[in-house]
This record gives sequence, structure tokens and C-alpha cells, in this order.
Amino acid sequence: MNRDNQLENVSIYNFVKLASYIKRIFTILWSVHPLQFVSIIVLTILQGVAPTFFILASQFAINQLVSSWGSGFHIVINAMLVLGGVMVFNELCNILRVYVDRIFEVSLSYQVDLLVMQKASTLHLSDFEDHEVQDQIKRVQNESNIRVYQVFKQVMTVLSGGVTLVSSALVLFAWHWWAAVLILGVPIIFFPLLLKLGEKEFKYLWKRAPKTRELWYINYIMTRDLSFKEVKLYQLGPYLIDQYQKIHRSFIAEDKEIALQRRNLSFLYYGINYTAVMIVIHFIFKAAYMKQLMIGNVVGYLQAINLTLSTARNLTQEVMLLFQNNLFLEQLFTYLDMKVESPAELIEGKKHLQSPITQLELRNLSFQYPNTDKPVLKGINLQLHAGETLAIVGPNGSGKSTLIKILTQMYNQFTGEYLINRTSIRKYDSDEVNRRIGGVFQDFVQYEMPLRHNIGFGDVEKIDDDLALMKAAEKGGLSSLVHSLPKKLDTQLGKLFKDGHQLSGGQWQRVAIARAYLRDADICLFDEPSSFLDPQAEHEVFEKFKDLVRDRIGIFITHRLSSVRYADRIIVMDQGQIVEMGSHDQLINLNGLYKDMFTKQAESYLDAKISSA
Ligand SMILES: Nc1ncnc2c1ncn2[C@@H]1O[C@H](COP(=O)(O)OP(=O)(O)OP(=O)(O)O)[C@@H](O)[C@H]1O
Repeated sequence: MNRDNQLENVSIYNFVKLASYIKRIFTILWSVHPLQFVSIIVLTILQGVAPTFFILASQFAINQLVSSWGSGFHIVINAMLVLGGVMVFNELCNILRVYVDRIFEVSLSYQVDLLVMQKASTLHLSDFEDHEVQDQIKRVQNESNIRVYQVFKQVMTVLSGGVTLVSSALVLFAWHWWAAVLILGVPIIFFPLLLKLGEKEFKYLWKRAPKTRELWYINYIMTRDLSFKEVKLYQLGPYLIDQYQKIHRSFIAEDKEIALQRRNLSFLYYGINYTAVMIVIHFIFKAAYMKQLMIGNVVGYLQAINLTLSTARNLTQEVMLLFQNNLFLEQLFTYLDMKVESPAELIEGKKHLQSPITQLELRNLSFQYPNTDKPVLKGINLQLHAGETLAIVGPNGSGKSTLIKILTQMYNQFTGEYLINRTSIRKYDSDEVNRRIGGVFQDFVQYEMPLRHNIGFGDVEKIDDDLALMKAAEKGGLSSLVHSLPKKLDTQLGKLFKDGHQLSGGQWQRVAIARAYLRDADICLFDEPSSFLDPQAEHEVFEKFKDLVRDRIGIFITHRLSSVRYADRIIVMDQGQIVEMGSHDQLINLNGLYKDMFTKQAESYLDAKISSA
């Protein structure tokens, strides 16, 4: 559903949904801290009733004080004790509540983050590449821990406010029922109107979200080191700031409209409310004047009126915010409940991969990305055996990386067959197969973590095995770099964290290659492993690659046709198909696409050499 349709259907005041979400939050808390959970509910109720206790205690104390005139001061002592007791009780509740609150804030944020990450780990690449899922993940990620805790706090505030409101109204009710009705009636009547205005405000904010994201993005590119160089070089600063201001200005009219409506509604609400209050106060004073009310009761009723008014005002605000958060909770729980198409649904049975992968075959394999209308791979047939190295070449967009994604099971909605050791891959446990595959993706990750982790993620079981890590580093051509680093394997890489050591693009790529080498994989897949490397480093990497895959299956994609000499076989892809296959010499003799590409690269290289001579 797109955002605008969603907006049409958004009613932030959906009680049933809100109740079910609150129940889920409570269930999370109950499962983690049952004792604290019960105590926070009890403390919240006590806190709610405490202000009314205080009113009753001060009413009692003042009346005792008045009666003590002429009867002795000892009468007042009792009253003071009661008043002091209530104050201490109130403070105790406060201190305990803050303590339990803190525990909940930390543990609720942690639990929600955990759920979001656990869910993310079950998603497929196709989910991640779906922009709606991406949007959803981003929104949930940005706010999950804050909002869920906010909701919890709001529920508690509403609970304690509700108790305060009822108990303070009861004080008035005990005097005259109509006084309580008058004082409570106005907020109750205005409540839906205030909520309606809140909904309007919220819908403006919701509609604004894409523009707000643009604002964020402009801010982001102007303040990030990665984009800073271009912003400076092309002098984009003034233009981007102007765009930022334009977007901001468009919000002002809406903000003014809401502010005006809020002002008018407030005039009406407080006008009627204070008229009702003055009527009640008039009757209180009149009763006191006629000596029908003790002075303590007068003070008590005035306090009760004040408490009722302020609590009603706060409650309206809190309930509004609570309902606004409803939509966020909907996003969070929709994300957590999102049905992930499990590979298990495509798996015909779980077979254990007993022996190493020695044979890989694709039979008439075709594939189309979800939500697209054209196949990207068409009728791919390929057979590879251990000890063989394959190079995949072809123009941009011909499907090379997609083929790697299929081989690594990032997508499994293909037609045709993908066989491992002559058995359909769908018959195996996909994790078991992936454990036997290692590789470097085109967009490999630069983990802002120590070098140990950057290499160790190739096989986390070896993360503390310095010998294995150093061996992988050596194969990736990193030995001298590791020795030059201040803390060797434990040197922090990147620049996000303290003492981070930034590497060059080529060095990062070697780290990714070392990571792949750490895994004792049967299939080694490299998607453009040399894009950042200088010619000497490229030569070293390929020599080592050749050595590594001597008795395994090695596949690499390359645009530098000079590197295909490291492969036993080359496939040429064009528009999702294998259009040529063979050795370098065979392909040159074919006089087709490969020869064309090779000649162009060789010519441009020669041209460059001649012109520099
Ligand atoms: N996630 C995706 N969703 C939809 N289409 C995609 C996706 N990824 C790639 N494509 C499309 O699939 C086609 C093949 O892309 P692929 O990345 O496999 O090409 P490639 O041969 O690796 O290109 P390059 O040499 O530029 O890396 C392209 O037309 C591309 O637009």
C-alpha cells in the first residue's frame, strides 16, 4: 500500500489496535521483568492517588488547626503527622517509580532492538531490495526503541492521570455531585475536538515525511565527509541551502493553520471551562460564608478543582500522543509480523550435504527480480567441477552479478535447476550449502571494527585463531600491512570509532579477500575482486586465487580482460544469456562479443601507451 492510501485509511484513534499493541509491549516486559512490571503498575496507581491523599490530608490538617484554636496544639501534631506521612509516601513512590522506570527504559529498548535485528536476519535480499520494506525498516530502526518506551510511559501516565482525575473528582463528588460533573464535563465534551485537531496535525506531519526525509538528506550530504569533497568542488553549498529553505517555507503555512485552530479551540475550551469552575467556586465560597463548610474543606475543594483541571489537560495531551504513536506501533508490529518467504517453502526436503561440493550445475536457469517484468537471466546452462576456474565477463547490466546472487542463494525464485553434487540445491539446508561458499561481493563491506573481525567474519569460529587469521591475511596480500598497524590484528579500522585506522580502497578490498580466504570454502566467488587494486596487487591476488582454488570451484567476474588468463574457462554474458563460452583462444577465434571487447580494451591500452611514449 502506498503512503497516501495508507494516510487515507489512517485513523490514529484505533482503540482495538492500540490495545492489542499495548498488550504486546506489556507481554515483552512481563516476560523479561515480571516482578518489576507488577511493581510499576502498583506504583503508578499509588502515584495517581497520592495527590488526592495530599488534598484530603491538608484538608484534615487545616480543619484540625482551626479546631485547635483554644483546644491545645497537640491536636495539630496528629494532622502534621498525617500530612508528613502522605508527603513521604508520595516521594517514596516517586523514587521507586523512577528507579523501575530506568530499568524498563533500558531493557525495553534492548528487547525491541533485538526483535528488529532478529527479524532483519530472517529477511531475504529481495526483501532488502524492496523499497517499501526498506522504508519500513528505516522508520522502525530510527525510532523503535524510543517510541516503544514512550508508549509504555504514556500508558503509565494515562493510568496514573486517570486515577488522579477520578479520585480528585470524588472529593468534589462527596460534597455535591453536580460540582464534579461541572468540573469534569467540559474536558470530557472537548476531548474529542482536541483529539481531532491532534489527528489533523499528525496527518500533516505524516504527509510531510518524504519532504522531511529530503531535508534530512540535504543536511546529510552537506555534513558527511564522503560527499563533502564534491559539495566543495562544485560549490553546491548555496544551492543546497536554498533547497532546504524552500522546503521549510512550504511547511510554515500548514503550521500557521494548525496554530490558529488550536488557539481558537483553546479560547473556547478555557472560556467555558473557567466559567464552570467559577460557578463551582462561587458555591464553595457561599457555603463557607454561610458557615456550612470548614476552611479546610474550602482549601481541599479548591485544590481538587485545580488538580482536576491540570490532570484533564495533561491527560488530553498524553492520550493524543499515545494515539499518534499507535501508527508507529503499527509499523513496528507489521514489520515484526511480516511474512518472510522462507527458503524452506521452496525446499523439497532437508538433505545433509555430506561431502565437499565437487560439482555445480545450472540447467536452463532463468530468473526475474521480484516486482519487475523482464527476466534478467535466461536459460543459463553451466557445469563446473572442483579444480576448475571460471571467469564471467560481459557488458554492464548483462546479469553477471545476478548470477552470483543466484549461486549464493540470495534469490531462490528461479526456474530451471541449480544442482550441487548432482542434487537440486532445494533439497539441501541452505545454510549448510552457504557455509561451503566464500566470496567477495562487488559492494563488499568495510566493517568499522578491528581487523580481527574484518577477516574473522569469514569464519567466526576462527575469530580468535591468530594463526589462521594471519594466514588468510597473507593470502589476501596483507602481511606487511598487518605488521605496520599499531595493534596488528586488533587495530580498529575505519574512522567511525576512536583510534580507527583508515585504509585505502585497495587495502579494504584485500581485507575482504582475506576474509573470503579464511573460510575453507568449496566454491570461491569473486565479483570484480581487483576493481580497486593496482596492477601488481591484482596479479598477486589472482595468483593466490588460482592457488587457493586449485582443488575447488573458483568463479570470478571481471571487466579487466587481462585477468581472464587466470581462468580455465570463460563465459561471456549478454542480456542475461551466456552467448559465448570457452578458453581465451577459442573465444578470440569465435570473432564474437568477446573478441570485440578484448580488442577494444587492448586498443585503448595501446593508445594510452603510444600517447604517453
Ligand atoms: N535488485 C534488483 N532489482 C531489479 N533489477 C535489478 C536488480 N539488480 C539488478 N537488476 C537489473 O538486472 C540487470 C543485470 O544486473 P547485474 O547487476 O546482474 O549486471 P552486471 O552484469 O553485474 O552489471 P555490472 O557489470 O554493471 O556490474 C540490470 O538490468 C539491472 O538493472
